Order: sequence, then C-alpha cells, then structure tokens
Amino acid sequence: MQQNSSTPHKIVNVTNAGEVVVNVSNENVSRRARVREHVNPLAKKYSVAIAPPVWTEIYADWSKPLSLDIGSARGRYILQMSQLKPDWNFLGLEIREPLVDRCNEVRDELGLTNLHYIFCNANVSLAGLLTKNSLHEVTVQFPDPWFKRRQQKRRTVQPELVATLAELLVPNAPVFLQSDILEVAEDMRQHFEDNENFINLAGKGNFADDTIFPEHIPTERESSVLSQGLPVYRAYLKRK
Ligand SMILES: C[S@@+](CC[C@H](N)C(=O)[O-])C[C@H]1O[C@@H](n2cnc3c(N)ncnc32)[C@H](O)[C@@H]1O
Repeated sequence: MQQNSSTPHKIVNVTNAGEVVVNVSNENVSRRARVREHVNPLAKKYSVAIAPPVWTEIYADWSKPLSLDIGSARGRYILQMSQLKPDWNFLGLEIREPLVDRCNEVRDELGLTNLHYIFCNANVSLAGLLTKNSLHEVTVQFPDPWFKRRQQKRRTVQPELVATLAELLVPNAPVFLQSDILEVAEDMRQHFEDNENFINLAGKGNFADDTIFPEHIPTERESSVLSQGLPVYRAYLKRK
C-alpha cells in the first residue's frame, strides 16, 4: 500500500545530554518539539481521566503481580526492573507524552511483554485505571518538587492519590518513596502516614535504612544525585 505523503512521520530521539527530541516531518511539515522540563499537572489539558486499556492485551500474562512507578520519566528504572523481575508486570505513568512514546518504543525493540508506559496525569487517571486489589507495589521517586507554597498543590503525592493507592493496593503491598529534597520527602511520607491504611516500617516520622531494599536499582535522578554526593531521603511503607 502506498503511504499517504501528507501523513507526518514522528521520530523520537534521545540526545547525548538525555534530552528527548521529537521530529515530525513529511513533505509539507517539518518541526522539532522539545520535551518540556516540567508541566503543570493542574493545567486544563491534563484534567481529563484516560480510559483504562484492556490489560490482557497489554501484558502477556496479566495474572502476574503489578508494580507501578508514578512519574516514570525516561522509564529506565522499570525498564531494568522488568528484566530483573520477569515474574512481575511493570507499569509507568508519566505526564510528558514524548517520553512515554519513546519508552514504549524501547520496550518493543527489546521485546519485553511485562512492561508498559501510559501517558496520563496520575492524579487524575489512576483511580479509573486499575481495580481494587490489582496493585502489588508502588514507587514514587524524585517527584517534581514545586517549592513555592502556592504551587505545592501540583506535587504528585496528595491525600487523594494516597487514598486511591489504599484502594488499589493489596494488603502488605510495599510503597517506596524517594527524594533528594528533604521537604518533599517529608511531605510524601507525611501524606502516607496520615492515611490509616499505611504503616511506615521505619516508625512514624523516620526515613528508611538503605539496606532494606535488596533488589533496588537506582533511578536516573537517583544516580545523578548520588554521583554528586548528595543525600537521598527514602521512606518504605506498607499497605496494612
Ligand atoms: C523529576 S522526574 C523523576 C523521574 C524518575 N522517577 C527518576 O527518579 O529518575 C518526575 C517525573 O514525574 C512526572 N510527573 C509529574 N507530575 C506527574 C503526574 N501528575 N502524573 C504523571 N507523571 C507526573 C514528570 O513529568 C517527571 O517526568
């Protein structure tokens, strides 16, 4: 079949600096879209919940336990975890669409059938994506800090998100939180401690000991922070 010359081709590349560049081109169109460093999750265009996919068409075996990474960015963490733990399914939620497109391309290039990335606003879409007791683990790692007081409503971990996770997670499911910003790490930990369905394994108000994550692979942000000799604050909780 002859290709319609007016159909744009989308080519996603990652530069040496780690920046994702999307080229859209055909005979009439040639444009280069850079991936924004931060997007405002409260903007109107991110306010509509997406419909859940047919999970049995996404994963080769939907009966495997599901691990969720919220704010998966370039997706390298679950890309590696999905290969380290082939008996699990891994799902990344990310609000910057070009990153998600590239992640799913890499997933397909590697032929991984236990890994998937979805473009969505996790705060808006998570509740409708999964059902009660369908989630076995969740990670929120180095979320955007939104330092200004009036912008803190944009932070990913909010009481509503924690309540949604309490609904979706199976009993005893681990919750792993990390940030290099003390204030953000404390804020995330506090929101989970404020929900009666979660218990902080290090004791209320404490961060976790590094040694309790035997299978952990550093995220991209984590590697960058650690290579600069900066601290990482971690909380490890469980769904009761
Ligand atoms: C600083 S990055 C951290 C990426 C990765 N977790 C790591 O540790 O390397 C935070 C990511 O969360 C994404 N994000 C922010 N708010 C989000 C939301 N409401 N839903 C989904 N993703 C979100 C951002 O676009 C960004 O890619």
